[in-house]
Amino acid sequence: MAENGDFSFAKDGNVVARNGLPRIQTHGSRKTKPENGICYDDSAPPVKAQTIDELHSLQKKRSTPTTPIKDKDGQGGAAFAALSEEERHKLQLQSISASLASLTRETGPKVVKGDPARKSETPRVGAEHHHYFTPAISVSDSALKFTHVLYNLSPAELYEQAIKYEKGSFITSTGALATLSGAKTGRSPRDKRVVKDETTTEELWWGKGSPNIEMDEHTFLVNRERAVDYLNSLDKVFVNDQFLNWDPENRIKVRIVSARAYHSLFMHNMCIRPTPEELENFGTPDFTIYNAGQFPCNRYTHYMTSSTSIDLNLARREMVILGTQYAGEMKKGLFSVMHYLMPKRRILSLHSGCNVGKDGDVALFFGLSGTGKTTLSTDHNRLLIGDDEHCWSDDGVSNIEGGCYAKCIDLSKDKEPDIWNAIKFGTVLENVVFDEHTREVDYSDKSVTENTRASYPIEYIPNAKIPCVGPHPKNVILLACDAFGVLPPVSKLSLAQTMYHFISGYTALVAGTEDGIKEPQATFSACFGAAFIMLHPTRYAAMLAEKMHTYGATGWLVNTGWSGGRYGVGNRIKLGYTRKIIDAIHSGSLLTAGYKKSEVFGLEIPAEVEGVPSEILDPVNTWEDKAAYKETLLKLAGLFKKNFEVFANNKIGKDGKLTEEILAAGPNF
Ligand SMILES: Nc1ncnc2c1ncn2[C@@H]1O[C@H](COP(=O)(O)OP(=O)(O)O)[C@@H](O)[C@H]1O
Ligand SMILES: C=C(OP(=O)(O)O)C(=O)O
Ligand SMILES: [Ca+2]
Ligand SMILES: [Mn+2]
Repeated sequence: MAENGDFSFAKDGNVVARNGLPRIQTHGSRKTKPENGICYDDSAPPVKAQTIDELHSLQKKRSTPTTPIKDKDGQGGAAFAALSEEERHKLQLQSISASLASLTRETGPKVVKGDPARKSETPRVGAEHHHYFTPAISVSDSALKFTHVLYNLSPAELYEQAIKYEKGSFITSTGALATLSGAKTGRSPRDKRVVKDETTTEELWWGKGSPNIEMDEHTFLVNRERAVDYLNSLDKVFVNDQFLNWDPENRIKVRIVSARAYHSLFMHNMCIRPTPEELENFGTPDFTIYNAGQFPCNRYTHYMTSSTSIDLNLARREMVILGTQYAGEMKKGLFSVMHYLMPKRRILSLHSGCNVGKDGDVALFFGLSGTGKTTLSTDHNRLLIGDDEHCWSDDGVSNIEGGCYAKCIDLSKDKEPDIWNAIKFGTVLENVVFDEHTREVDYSDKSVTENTRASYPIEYIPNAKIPCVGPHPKNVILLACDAFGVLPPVSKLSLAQTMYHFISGYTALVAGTEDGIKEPQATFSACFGAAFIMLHPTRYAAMLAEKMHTYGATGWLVNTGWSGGRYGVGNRIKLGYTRKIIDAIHSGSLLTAGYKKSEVFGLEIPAEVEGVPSEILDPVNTWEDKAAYKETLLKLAGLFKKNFEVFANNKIGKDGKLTEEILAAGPNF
């Protein structure tokens, strides 16, 4: 029997496995026998729960009670202070219900706080102690259901929501939340619309070259209704109430209503996070985004040319997103709003990174996407103020955001350690590829897109300057990734040259990265951010010129692109060299270097930069084929000239002299 059976019997009658191990003893044979003969595992004190449900209820404690809002003198400090907690919650829900209100039905939806999956939180009619807001009359089916609001959830809660409900959400080996943004993996500037009304007709930049493609108020409302109805049809929506701009005098309150935990976590990271006290007193937002990105716009709707639409209504202070889930659309949409609101207050909004040295020397890094704003402003030797969006007021600079959004294609720990280390719990990792088992990210993998991104709160960078403000800039660095390989790695600019290059906003990237040599694509984007500016470029340029002049800032042009030939022949300038160049700008040593003027562009090229081989400083030295160099140089100069034609008739600033100087500061050939 022992031959083919699994068990055999030992002499004492206990069953033993075939390998001879004794069966696990369930009666206390070694320890003292309990009197009643019942077995118990007494190695640790017993749990203080009688049932599983009770045990689970012990796991979570209520969040710290909302701070009693009182001034030092015990008086109510803010408008809401006199209200009870109960009343504040009711007002908060009322405000969210108003945000989500249809404009064609009489009332907003019934909103309730909490996850619908947690049954105990679903209010029954007549329930007493739940915080929810019910409109007076139910006139439609949509008014009969509750819209659950997940309000300013924490990153941990958003992780759980994403992983449970959103396909393509995973935790990577370093704790980041990997997500997919769907069909769109970058912005859709051609689908951006701005409501043209009496005011904006006058104020905004329209027509050729402008990013503002018109739509009328009525069409905006059609899309708004579409987004709001979509959001209200869902079981739950995410609402973020946050701030923009670290300058306390010019802070903007924003509300983002979205359908995905990924979007909520992204904005949690990118906007400024309110303290619990600030949230209690949030009140009515200054601007609201309705992100219904999974739902397309209707192409029969007037002005729609695709199923994607990003609609900005400045009068209503609202933005609607349909047909794209790319999260960058929200942050850059709000940036456009700041490009409208801030200049009205004589504050210059800047598409730039910003950091500050130990001596308080601030540098701005302007540049189009992929030219190095995030990489170069994140500098271990300096404090990071921000990587992408700033304001320059009479008081100095302030970051608009509370987080960074780094490109992570080919990210390396050696070259960009601070960004590498910021990719941890709380960070959103968009469209990256990872090992299905170890969850280690392969940053070189472009299978989903080349535009892989990491979004993290700014305090994930160890030397972040918080609050993210600083004094007036000393250096204004214009970054151009020149895939033609003819711009010098660094040149010092006069004020007029700075304005010329600022208005031009040049970069050249390579269109397709696949097979063989492709022609570099020159891009000119006014103010290094034409997709986001709302007023005519010369308005921003005039403000920049005035500020640089007043505070004595120096302009620099830094080529983070090719050297030794164009794309396909030469190579991208080593990041290590660019960092040395930037170091020399910060330290002031480049200001006193010897210079020579380059041909055609008339750029001042330094003879030496510490840590950089001198022969690469003048690109002509690095090209084997000198004729090809000259030809390429002239070609690029021609592109600059042609691009600038549209600006030739615009006066910059009050006196005409600067305009003339700027026109003369372009290439001469
Ligand atoms: N010489 C260089 N200077 C700056 N960035 C470089 C250089 N060489 C390669 N890179 C890479 O180029 C990319 C710059 O992107 P990023 O800093 O995110 O641009 P932006 O913030 O302006 O959109 C990074 O992936 C960086 O590693
Ligand atoms: C988020 C963006 O900014 P940048 O590439 O400049 O970092 C973007 O352009 O979509
Ligand atoms: Ca002030
Ligand atoms: Mn960036």
